[in-house]
Amino acid sequence: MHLQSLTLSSSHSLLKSIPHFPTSTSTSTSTTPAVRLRIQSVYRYDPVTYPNAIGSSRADWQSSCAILSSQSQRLLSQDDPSSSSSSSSSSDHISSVNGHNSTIENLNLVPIQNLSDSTSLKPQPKPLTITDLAPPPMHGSNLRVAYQGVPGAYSEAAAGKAYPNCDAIPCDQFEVAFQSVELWIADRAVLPVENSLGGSIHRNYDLLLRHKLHIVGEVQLPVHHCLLALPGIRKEYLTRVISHPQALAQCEHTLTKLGLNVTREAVDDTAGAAEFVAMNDLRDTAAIASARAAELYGLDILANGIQDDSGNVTRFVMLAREPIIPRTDRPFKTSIVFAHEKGTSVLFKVLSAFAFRNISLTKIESRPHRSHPIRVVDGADAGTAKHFEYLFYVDFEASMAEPRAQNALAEVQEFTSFLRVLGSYPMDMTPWSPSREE
Ligand SMILES: O=C(O)C(=O)C[C@]1(C(=O)O)C=C[C@@H](O)C=C1
Repeated sequence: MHLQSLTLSSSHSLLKSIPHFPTSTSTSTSTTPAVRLRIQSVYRYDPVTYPNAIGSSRADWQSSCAILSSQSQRLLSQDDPSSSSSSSSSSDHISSVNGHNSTIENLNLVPIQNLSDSTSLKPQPKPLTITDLAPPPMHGSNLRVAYQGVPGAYSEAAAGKAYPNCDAIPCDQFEVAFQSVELWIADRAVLPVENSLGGSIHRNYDLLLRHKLHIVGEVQLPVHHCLLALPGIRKEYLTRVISHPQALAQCEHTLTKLGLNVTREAVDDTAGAAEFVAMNDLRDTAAIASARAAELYGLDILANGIQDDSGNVTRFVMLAREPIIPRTDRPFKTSIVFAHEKGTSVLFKVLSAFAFRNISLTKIESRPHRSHPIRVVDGADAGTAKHFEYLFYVDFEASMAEPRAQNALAEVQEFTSFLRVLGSYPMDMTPWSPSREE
């Protein structure tokens, strides 16, 4: 993987190479080894000023999925014992797919094989291929992949695992990584969503909904933490350990077991913590980061493998402006988000749509429904009860090219006030290697 250190001048030439893309001197200068993209350096997407940004000319796959689901509902209902007549009510109109209102008539469908014998009689439009939807970068160089953090961060390693030989672009915040893809500064973003010890990275779940990028893949990265300090510093000198909050959480018990009398402080990323210790010559502070960060910033490794579980793994998702076309020739996962209507056992009914079709759920996450956080429920004599409203994020093991997944979503649609497919993408099937160091 090549490292790209974005300096003020290089980021400017990058911006200038994008047609109609304004350049600005608002990017802050820095003497750090790599200048990260900062929020000020990124412009908001404006469809009038940048008509070619965010591939508006391509069929929205999200819409197609929903339409496929409704089409297959009609054509394949015999294949699916659980499809009932009640579910046909949703088949002609999908209320919200990726933020668009859609009907069957107004969308070009991605053809699906074996849907109906009648379709094979007429000349059919040439099917889109993965290459159509995930074109190579137009700038003719390596794929540019945005990640949050500085060189040496685990996210940079994840970007390299997902896209070997990419140009990794450090960003100072998750939000900047999203925007850099939307604004064509980067071709992809690779962002952490959950860790086997620390749990979900909620910020990225919220951002997935706020932005219109598509999940096009996942990578799972074994995370092997080290305790880093300036050369010559011993554990007894330490009064403080700094790192990313997830890294601190993943090493909580081991830090206690090491008998360190230290305060723990959260910073933006693990490698940034190592860089901070080195740049400020901090003799009382250690950082939790990777062995590669120790090498990059000239620190010693005081303790190796300090994560509380040797099989510590972080799952990252790859994001792109365009979705990939789902396939059935290898294991796929699909990620959705929905809000449910009021009623009884709604969540149970939604989840049953998957259970009835033998579709395994691999993850369910709830987040506050920011636009309607509370629902007031009237109790006759006892005042009012306040229920919290949630958005539910679900990952399931099936491809949107499979009729069972399409039918499950058509059914889910009946019980939900909002439904969006975040992506249908190949599962990371890398053999389990907990001892591998990152
Ligand atoms: O700080 C880093 O190095 C990151 O890449 C971020 C991050 C995270 O957000 O979870 C990624 C992997 C590890 O779980 C710890 C931190």
